[in-house]
Amino acid sequence: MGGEESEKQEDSQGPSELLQSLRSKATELLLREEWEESIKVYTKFIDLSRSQISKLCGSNPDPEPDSIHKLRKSLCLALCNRAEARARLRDFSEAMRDCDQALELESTHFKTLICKGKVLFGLSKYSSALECFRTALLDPQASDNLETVTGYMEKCRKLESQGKTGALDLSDWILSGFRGRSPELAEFIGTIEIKKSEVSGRGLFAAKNIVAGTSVLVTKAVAIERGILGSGESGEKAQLIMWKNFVEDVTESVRKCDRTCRLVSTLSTGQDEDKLEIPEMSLFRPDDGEAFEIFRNSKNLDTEKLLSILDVNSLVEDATSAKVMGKNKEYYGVGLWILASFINHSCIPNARRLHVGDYAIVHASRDIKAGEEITSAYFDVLSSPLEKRKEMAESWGFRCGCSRCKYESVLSVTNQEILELEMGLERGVDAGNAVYMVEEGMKRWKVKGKDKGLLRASYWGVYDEIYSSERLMRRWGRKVPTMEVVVDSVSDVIGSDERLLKMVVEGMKKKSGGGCSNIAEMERILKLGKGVYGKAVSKKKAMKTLLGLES
Ligand SMILES: C[S@@+](CC[C@H](N)C(=O)[O-])C[C@H]1O[C@@H](n2cnc3c(N)ncnc32)[C@H](O)[C@@H]1O
Repeated sequence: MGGEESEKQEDSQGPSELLQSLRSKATELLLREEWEESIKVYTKFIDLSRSQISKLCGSNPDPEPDSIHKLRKSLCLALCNRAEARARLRDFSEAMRDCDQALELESTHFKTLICKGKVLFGLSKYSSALECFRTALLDPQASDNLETVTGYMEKCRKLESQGKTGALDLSDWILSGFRGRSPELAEFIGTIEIKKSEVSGRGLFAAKNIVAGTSVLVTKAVAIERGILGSGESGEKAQLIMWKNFVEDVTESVRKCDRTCRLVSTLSTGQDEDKLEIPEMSLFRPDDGEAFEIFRNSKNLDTEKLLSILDVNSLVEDATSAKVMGKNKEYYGVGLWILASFINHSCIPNARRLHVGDYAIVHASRDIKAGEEITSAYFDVLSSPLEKRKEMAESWGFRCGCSRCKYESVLSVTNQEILELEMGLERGVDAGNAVYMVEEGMKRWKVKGKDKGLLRASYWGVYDEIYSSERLMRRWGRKVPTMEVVVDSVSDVIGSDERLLKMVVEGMKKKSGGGCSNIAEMERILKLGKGVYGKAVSKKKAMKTLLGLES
């Protein structure tokens, strides 16, 4: 039936007939999963029911309690069904409002309690969700749905505990060959704080010592867009379409949810970062009931500001994560993860991200001391000398102010030999010769201790070449430090990296003819692996599988 025709019919009906027909139509639309349309019809039904209730209550001195009771009951169910439809459209704020209004009419309405529990679960508010499911269990209807309700409660308990401790384990999923959906995770905020950063604007800081591999935070994407890019022009086109969809999704989430709007508003637009407010950490805790209230009616974000925020803060899922998720090389994912957006870049980073499902897990890639800023690499900081890193930072719209850049700037302006070395590298000088030049140069330039790791990281490309080549090692092996010494010094400053890990794994395989005999070497590999993948891969067998050491 056309819209006009149905309106005419509605006009000719009496209130109770109209209520009846609206209810059947809304139910039908709900069953057909036509969420938007069903919301519209439920809204008409809800408005009409309310006006009927107030008419009956106001005009009749002796209102017939049964008719009001029936109207209230169907109003409660309609609110609950509209909440369900709104939740399906991820309009959680409105869905919550509907649930609360339904529960005002019937405080133990089973279906509404389940719906509210699921909405709270979707908002990562696990203890409040658990409370709803617990109350729902008291309803007689629960006996028919016991397994479903207890299943939800089980999930809430697991994720509530994970959200408090950050202890999560991807091992079984990895060992199953990434079968099925990615594991459900809870948001987690470790002992960290947002403070003014010496680098730029605000940054994330460790409030306690953090051991390498430990999760610093687990955060759910506001929106994420994924796909396979393909190469050349079609790849670029696909990337543009994904970006457009991603912007639309974020805009929609911001429009629908006051909390999302408020949180996204805290992010930098890249302008006047040093004047930005330092948000309270409690703002980011999903299960903070009080904080939830303060988000109501947050001001909306204008499009221009939102686009700048997305420009500065959107992250791309990296290759390591793509591997963990079993994706191919052309896989591309772009998303916005709010708390992770407070992490500044450093060319000597101490943290890494792993993307699992819609979650970004940030973990320490080396030990972090209390008070130290938590940083990650926005671009490749291994095998990138100073000038290349400057270009990459520029494309991100900033000049890197990290201590490695400062150190190497001073060294290169005062050192003609470094310029000659780089010119030699451009001309394609033999990798063994280049490594020898760097190592001998560091003695003359009085580069000591940890600083050696910085230069070795900058020229990692040539180190990689000789340690991977038997021919070059036969020629240069005795004149240059061992691969283990170089890997340790580099990982000491830039944290664990997949390429360092791969080199040690390959080295061990070569020495032992494919096996893994040496316990000390195995320990070194597992330590690097923990830095790359984090303690989330807790079982050795799972780590070995990721490293290709286990079939
Ligand atoms: C994702 S935000 C990081 C958090 C940001 N500092 C804030 O206050 O919200 C990225 C922006 O931080 C700044 N930034 C990050 N790392 C930097 C670095 N190493 N040097 C200078 N600016 C940096 C740049 O302005 C960059 O556009």
